[in-house]
Amino acid sequence: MAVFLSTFLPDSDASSKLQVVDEGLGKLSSEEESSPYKLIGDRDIKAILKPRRPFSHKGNYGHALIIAGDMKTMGAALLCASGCLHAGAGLTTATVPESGLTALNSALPEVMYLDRKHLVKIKSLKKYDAIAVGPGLGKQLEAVCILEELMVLKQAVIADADALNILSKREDLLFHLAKDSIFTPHLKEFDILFGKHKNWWERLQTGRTMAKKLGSVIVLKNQYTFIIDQQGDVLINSTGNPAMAQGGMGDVLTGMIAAYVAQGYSAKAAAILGCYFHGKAGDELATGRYNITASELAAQVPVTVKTFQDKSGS
Ligand SMILES: NC(=O)C1=CN([C@@H]2O[C@H](COP(=O)(O)OP(=O)(O)OC[C@H]3O[C@@H](n4cnc5c(N)ncnc54)[C@H](O)[C@@H]3O)[C@@H](O)[C@H]2O)[C@@H](O)CC1
Ligand SMILES: Nc1ncnc2c1ncn2[C@@H]1O[C@H](COP(=O)(O)OP(=O)(O)O)[C@@H](O)[C@H]1O
Repeated sequence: MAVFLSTFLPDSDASSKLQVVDEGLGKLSSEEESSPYKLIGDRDIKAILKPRRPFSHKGNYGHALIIAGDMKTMGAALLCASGCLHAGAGLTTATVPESGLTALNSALPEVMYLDRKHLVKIKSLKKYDAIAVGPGLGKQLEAVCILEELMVLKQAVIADADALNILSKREDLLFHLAKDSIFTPHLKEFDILFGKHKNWWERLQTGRTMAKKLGSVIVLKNQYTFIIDQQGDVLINSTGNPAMAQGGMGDVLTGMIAAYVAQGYSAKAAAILGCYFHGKAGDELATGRYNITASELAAQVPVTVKTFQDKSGS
């Protein structure tokens, strides 16, 4: 039986009721009768997920840099770094305000620290395999300067939260970030970035246009998260549940996506794995739980991935 796009939208419109969603990512959108809307299935994840090899070491799983946190939102940086750590990056470095250093070392001793002053030394950033920017970063001058530096770096980034708010006012930066960057807005951030929308159908059409224009991946977060790739295809993630509706959940997702980019996955594959396992960890924890905290979710991720790997034989 055909599944229609309207099933995955919180509001109603005439167009999405007519749009068929393909099950799985198998069909190329160029194929006849294929839909640009595709539902991610377990088989797709199995095909993407790589095993951790015997004799491998931290150097094989990439080094991620997390640029996040401010005086009052250090938690966002910790949650993002925790997501990155738990999704398996070989090394994670966080650049946070100096006042947050003790918190970082106490909460996440595995994570290294980079002084914000070093962010202006572009060469020193080249060694990172993934750079995530934005959670709890604030919108003040320092944060704007950081984004300007990243534009010059010409390395793809994962942009979330305050980075998106800054980019909404700086088209020059938005359109000059490297291709294959990943933008992870929730509904409100999406509308701040790309303009107000009447409904979700319209939002998806804008997302498809912008992802193509930017040559980047847009992760439009909601109960069903839409991963819009560089070709304008919309991949629908169906894991996750309302127990996850708590502050910090998106910060963990950003860190997870950074971990997958660091491990060598493409921007699209990293976004798919991040959203899928983020939601699945939430589903596992929500059995018998009313709500889940973001810290708990991050800690669940290695268990979730291993359980999936064992069950699917991937
Ligand atoms: N422990 C921490 O330090 C935390 C820091 N955070 C950071 O704090 C900064 C600001 O976060 P705020 O929560 O103030 O701002 P947001 O822009 O995330 O949210 C502002 C308001 O927008 C609305 N909204 C958000 N998502 C929505 C959705 N999907 N549908 C409809 N309405 C929605 C809600 O009313 C919300 O209160 C961000 O940089 C964020 O990363 C938050 O992640 C929460 C935890
Ligand atoms: N009802 C829900 N069902 C599934 N996932 C949810 C639900 N509520 C929130 N989430 C997930 O939690 C995350 C929230 O992200 P975001 O709004 O950016 O949070 P924050 O800014 O507080 O970190 C997204 O990945 C979203 O998909």
